[in-house]
Amino acid sequence: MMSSSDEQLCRNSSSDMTSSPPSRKRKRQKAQQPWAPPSDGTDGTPKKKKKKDGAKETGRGGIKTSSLFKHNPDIPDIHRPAIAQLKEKIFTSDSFSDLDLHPHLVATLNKVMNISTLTSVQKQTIPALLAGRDAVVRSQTGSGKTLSYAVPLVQSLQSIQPKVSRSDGPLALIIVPTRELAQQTFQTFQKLLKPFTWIVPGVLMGGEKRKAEKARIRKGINILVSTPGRLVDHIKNTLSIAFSAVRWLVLDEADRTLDLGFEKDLTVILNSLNSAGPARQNVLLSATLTNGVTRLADVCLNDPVSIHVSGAPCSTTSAVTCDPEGASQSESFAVPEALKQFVVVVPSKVRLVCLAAFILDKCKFSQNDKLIVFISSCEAVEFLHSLFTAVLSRPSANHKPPLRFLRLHGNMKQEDRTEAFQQFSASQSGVLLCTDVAARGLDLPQVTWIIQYTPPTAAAEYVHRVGRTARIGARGSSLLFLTPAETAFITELANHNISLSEMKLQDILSSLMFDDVYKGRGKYHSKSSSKALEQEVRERATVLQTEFENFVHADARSLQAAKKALQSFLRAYTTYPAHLKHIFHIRSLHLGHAAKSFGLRDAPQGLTAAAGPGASGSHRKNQNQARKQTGSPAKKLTGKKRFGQREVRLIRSEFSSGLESRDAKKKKKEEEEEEE
Ligand SMILES: Nc1ncnc2c1ncn2[C@@H]1O[C@H](COP(=O)(O)OP(=O)(O)OP(=O)(O)O)[C@@H](O)[C@H]1O
Repeated sequence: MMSSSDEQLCRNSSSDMTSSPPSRKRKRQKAQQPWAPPSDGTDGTPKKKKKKDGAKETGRGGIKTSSLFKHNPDIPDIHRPAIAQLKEKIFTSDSFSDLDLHPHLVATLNKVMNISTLTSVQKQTIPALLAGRDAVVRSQTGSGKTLSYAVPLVQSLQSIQPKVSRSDGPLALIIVPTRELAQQTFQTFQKLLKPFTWIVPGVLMGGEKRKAEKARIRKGINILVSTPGRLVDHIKNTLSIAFSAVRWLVLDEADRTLDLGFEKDLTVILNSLNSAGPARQNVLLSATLTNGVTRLADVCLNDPVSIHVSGAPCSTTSAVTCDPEGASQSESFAVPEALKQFVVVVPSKVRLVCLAAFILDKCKFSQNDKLIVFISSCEAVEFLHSLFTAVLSRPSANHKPPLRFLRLHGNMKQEDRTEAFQQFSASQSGVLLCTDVAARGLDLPQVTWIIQYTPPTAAAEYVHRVGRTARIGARGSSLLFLTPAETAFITELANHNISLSEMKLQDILSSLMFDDVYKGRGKYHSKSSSKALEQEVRERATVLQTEFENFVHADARSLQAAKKALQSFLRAYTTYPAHLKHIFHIRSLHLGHAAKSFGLRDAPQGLTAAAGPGASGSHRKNQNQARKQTGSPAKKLTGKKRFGQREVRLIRSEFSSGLESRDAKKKKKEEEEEEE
């Protein structure tokens, strides 16, 4: 559900892309509110601190907003190309009981999972798989793809006579790209198998001791869910998996497993399956299957049915190989109809306060929303988590519980990852800060907003990120942050049939008017002009930015964390693919402005391929590595400077999103060992 202020923002933004009468309306509404000073008689502004910590003051003792709001690039007008968005109908009128399924399986779906009606993808896929066909399945996020393969798979295994036993080993192999998705998929099978206790599901996902996993495999697992890397690990090192009986292979998020450089791992898996198994059914699924995947499809699929729910209707009874028509459709992605997609164009310097104001609005001032914020690197997630927890989680006057921030990224210990995932799943509200480790497949209930604080590296990843909300017909919204230099990404998304409405920066920042903790010079009152309101909002944003900067500069540790986060952000920025470099090029970044968005007062001096002063051991090693590669001494980056060719080369190294493939991680480890 959206709060009334969400709706206000949505209406403001979607109705008109250039003019701003609706936003003036919002301003007027806000201006009419009684912004009473705190009862302690102060103006709520920690003036001494501001002075001490470098927020410049005007001659009259007010806050000078120039540091945050001057010398920013202009925000261009956004023109929304006319787009006919692909639409998929989620539900059909058919029910699971209409299918030829074991009654206990139908009863489990009804009673345990509260599911009775088939979704479109299930209606097309389940009969094809029950008929023994291979399939390539594409349907929008949150449309029920998991059950579209899990139901026929369980139906098929429970019917085997004599009954399946543990000693048969794996009969079905499900490959998914992340540990959390492996865990979630495993849990779905646990539920479906309740009436069929003789079929044993299991999960391999790394983070657990290999020995313990090996023991579980030895005991016997019939439906094995795994990440590719971990499975290859066992194939190569423990020799404990016998694939001789595998009759189902499912690659969920199939395009991702290729993307991540897991192709080699998949080759190892396919080779060991092909050398062993009987005839096998193969299924590839994703919301964004593209032609690239057909390469893999050629290797492992046998005369597959192609099911594209949003595409031209496909017969599920006649063989349709990855056809040219599918190919022409393949670059257009369907997103859920109930998803409202927004973009905000924010100059680099203002990004941090803009994100904070948005979170405060959604989670504190208006309703208790449940937000996921995507960020490009583990270090930046860590940094923002500690910054927001310290600065934004203060108890509020209205006695609401403090704002809760959770984090999820690939550099966390497995126990912490699992705990964060479970906590966020179970919570009604709160904020999850994460890398793309949470972008695919995760079914986190009641998420209301997806924020992409750093833009994705591909339109497909955009689709998966926003797909964490508006699932199975629910409503949800998303907000993409772009800098003025990055607005061409809107056209890139439009090329994939994705259409966004603009949300105005001023509207987001003006939510700071709800809390007088951020009050400015105190001259603003309800009858002030809209210009005065704008000035007040800017002052409040500056107060908040100053609080962030105070936290960052309070001790060496947090300063170091901010620099590390900035460093990793820059590295991540170098990893956009070639065809997007004209939009996201590190040379168009302004280091000083980017630094501000990490609460740094100035651009760190001497920033190189490793972190700034006090870089950790491994970063220093990366720096040395980069220097070796370029054959040049480390070049220092200074505040005003933009990035030249050499800096780009220096700064480019593997960034840590926690999503690197096994090979990349192994290579990194070997490189570090070499240096020791
Ligand atoms: N027929 C159904 N009726 C009601 N709910 C369903 C049905 N099928 C699946 N669901 C629920 O819908 C949610 C989304 O399903 P699922 O995770 O399989 O989507 P998906 O298409 O795989 O999404 P993604 O592309 O993001 O991986 C889950 O909570 C699932 O239990």
